[in-house]
Amino acid sequence: LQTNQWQFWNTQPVPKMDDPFPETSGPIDVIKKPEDIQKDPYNLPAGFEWCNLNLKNQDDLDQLYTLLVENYVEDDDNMFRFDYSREFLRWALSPPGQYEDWLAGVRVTKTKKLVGFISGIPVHMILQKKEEVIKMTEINFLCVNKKLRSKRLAPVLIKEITRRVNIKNMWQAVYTAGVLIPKPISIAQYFHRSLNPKKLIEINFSSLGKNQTMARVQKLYKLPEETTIKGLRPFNKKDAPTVAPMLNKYLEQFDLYHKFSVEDVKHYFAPVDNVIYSYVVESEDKKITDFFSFYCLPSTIINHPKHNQLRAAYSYYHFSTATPLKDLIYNALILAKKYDFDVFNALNLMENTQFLDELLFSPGDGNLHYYLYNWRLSEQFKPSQLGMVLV
Ligand SMILES: CCCCCCCCCCCCCC(=O)CSCCNC(=O)CCNC(=O)[C@H](O)C(C)(C)COP(=O)(O)OP(=O)(O)OC[C@H]1O[C@@H](n2cnc3c(N)ncnc32)[C@H](O)[C@@H]1OP(=O)(O)O
Ligand SMILES: CN(C)Cc1n[nH]c2ccc(-c3ccc(F)cc3OCCn3ccnc3)cc12
Repeated sequence: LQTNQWQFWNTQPVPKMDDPFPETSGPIDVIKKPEDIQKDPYNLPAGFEWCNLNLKNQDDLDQLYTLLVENYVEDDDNMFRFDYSREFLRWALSPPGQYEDWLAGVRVTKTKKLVGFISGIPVHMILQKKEEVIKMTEINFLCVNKKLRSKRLAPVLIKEITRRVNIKNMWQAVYTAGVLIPKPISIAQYFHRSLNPKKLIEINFSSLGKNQTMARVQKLYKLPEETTIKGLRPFNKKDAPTVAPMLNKYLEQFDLYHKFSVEDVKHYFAPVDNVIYSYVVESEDKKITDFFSFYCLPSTIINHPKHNQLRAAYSYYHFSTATPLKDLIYNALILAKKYDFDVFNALNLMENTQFLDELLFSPGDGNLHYYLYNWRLSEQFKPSQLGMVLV
């Protein structure tokens, strides 16, 4: 009997790993009010202090970038580490309705060096096709400097962001992680589509099959120079009032998704070089029929003599009313190659299994677990029931 397992998570309003499913979904914790929540921040070990990051401030942005590029998520073989750019972090962490104390940093009091961080952004969630929208927070970028690991700092960061969210009268959260903790609502798999097979083989991201030559592999993954869909053009903010309702309509088929406001669509999909790429298909009579997007998230290649960065594009949101999804994503691949990406990644959520095989995606070596905080679901979701992509 393991007495010390999940020592922190067993204190939290999340299901135990072997809990049964209830008839109906709902909150786990007793119902509380903002006035019940402690006003002062959780205690940090001596020598550390809390700070709110303001990403409009170049120094704060530089500090967050540096913390993450040196200490954030690595793959299981510690060959790659995410390298979220400064522009990407500003985009991901300043959506409409953002709260300035939801970017919680921990600094060394003496040197002011940022050594810990956790973020929340506001999301309007629809679960299991219910009418009511649940106002939640989406938690991301939890990071502790490598030198300060295993000191139980993560639970303090998690409790503090929980306190700051509760004070805003919000009681649920959505988050994803590569690690398994109590208790996933669904487990998605990630897949990779080679765009630059030569580089992927050189950096040991991929390997040549026994009876495969480099020439053969390059031919297999070759893509046209230009896109193939008539009426395909970049999305722009003027499209937001049309795209928002069409995207929400598409997402209604899933059991977990964020309902996009027009302002959300303007913010999340307005193209930003090396951050977010979004396209619409416009018919002859100027009607938008389809949409797709992908985001740019490079990874540092740890200790490689020749290459130091893997340029990866990640499938984001899409909808299709006239063009088959696989043709939309085929064109996303063409554009990603044109923008010099090395690989195009996708999860097996939404309807993505429709295109993974035909477009030559290969399974990755891990999973992405989806979680809800303080919400017990009546069922386990298959990845195809998930309609939300977290960066
Ligand atoms: C109502 C609003 C609610 C808002 C809050 C909702 C919940 C939000 C939850 C956060 C969602 C984040 C989502 C997100 O950002 C996307 S997942 C990416 C998380 N970040 C990284 O992996 C970066 C590299 N790793 C680190 O920086 C550290 O290893 C971290 C900081 C991860 C843990 O620091 P550490 O020095 O290695 O560990 P201790 O401080 O000694 O703490 C150990 C405890 O932390 C538990 N742990 C480990 N990794 C975790 C993870 N990824 N989620 C949740 N819990 C995690 C672990 O199970 C253990 O608890 P246990 O004893 O019960 O097993
Ligand atoms: C989602 N968001 C919360 C970041 C995040 N956190 N933890 C993760 C674990 C896996 C993936 C992931 C998601 C989709 C995908 F196609 C490949 C992935 O990871 C490859 C392995 N890897 C890790 C670092 N560099 C390469 C993302 C994340």
